[in-house]
Amino acid sequence: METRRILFIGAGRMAQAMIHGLVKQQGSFAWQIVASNRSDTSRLEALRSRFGIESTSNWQQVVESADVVVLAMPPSEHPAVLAQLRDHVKQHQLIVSVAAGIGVSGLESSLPPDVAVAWVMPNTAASIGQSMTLCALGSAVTNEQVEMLTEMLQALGQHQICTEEQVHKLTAITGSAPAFIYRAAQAFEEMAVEYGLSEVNARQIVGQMLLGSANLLLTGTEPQVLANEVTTPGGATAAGLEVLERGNFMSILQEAITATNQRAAELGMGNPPKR
Ligand SMILES: NC(=O)C1=CN([C@@H]2O[C@H](COP(=O)(O)OP(=O)(O)OC[C@H]3O[C@@H](n4cnc5c(N)ncnc54)[C@H](O)[C@@H]3O)[C@@H](O)[C@H]2O)C=CC1
Ligand SMILES: O=C(O)[C@@H]1CCC=N1
Repeated sequence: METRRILFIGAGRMAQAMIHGLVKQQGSFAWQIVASNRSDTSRLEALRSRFGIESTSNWQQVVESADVVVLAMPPSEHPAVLAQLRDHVKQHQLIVSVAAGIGVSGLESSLPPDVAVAWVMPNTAASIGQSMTLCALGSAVTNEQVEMLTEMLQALGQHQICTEEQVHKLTAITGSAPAFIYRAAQAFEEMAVEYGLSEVNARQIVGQMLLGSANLLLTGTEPQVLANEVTTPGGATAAGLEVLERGNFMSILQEAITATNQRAAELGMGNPPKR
């Protein structure tokens, strides 16, 4: 089995989800993972003991041994980290960023011209190998690196190679919209508990309802056809849909997608995160 070494710079939520997916993978590559962050050593210790990976608080000391460097810190930290990475990066290495708004062009313009880069937009379902990940490739990526990246992305779930522009536009839909779905799940669960279910049972019925709906959608049937099939004429669902329509449910979701992408673009241009 071939071994590849991955260095994560940034060891937060997204890095953890990716590491979880990678350590569970049983593909043709074995991943040696090193996690690093700016200062949170207890976080590194937790990742080390949970996943059996290496960690360091000084990535500069280990970067040269990495085949892949994953930038998993906030977009606003990219200029400073890329400026340091410039002095360390080696010809064979692939530099991957998962940061919203950064873009392949943001990576390429901050690194020497022949450096291979990829911009990857996963979601947190990477932790169970079920992310829908988007990926845009830089111009210097070799076939061998594509093969390695493909192995890595397959560990996280499904992926699609896109243009940079598409990743910008779809960030909200695949990266952030899971949070919108979880909010809906929360509302359903709260009602189920109010109707007398235990929290565990509420989770089970809501989770299975979402899973069944997602799987039906993946059969290829249009969402409006699926909605119609649920909506018995003159029946109960129509009353609920009427409330959603009065609240402009679909436009609200579309507004949320636009707002997310606008913010991602601002972050990618170096604006600091709002805390
Ligand atoms: N959370 C998610 O679902 C997704 C996040 N992303 C991207 O992943 C990146 C990280 O997001 P989260 O994990 O949610 O944030 P987070 O706040 O949980 O983690 C950020 C990590 O970066 C580290 N860090 C900050 N500045 C650093 C620096 N200068 N050098 C080294 N490490 C540094 C922090 O110590 C922390 O470990 C962001 O760029 C975000 O756009 C992308 C897709 C989905
Ligand atoms: O909230 C964020 O900025 C990141 C980008 C996509 C999902 N989470």
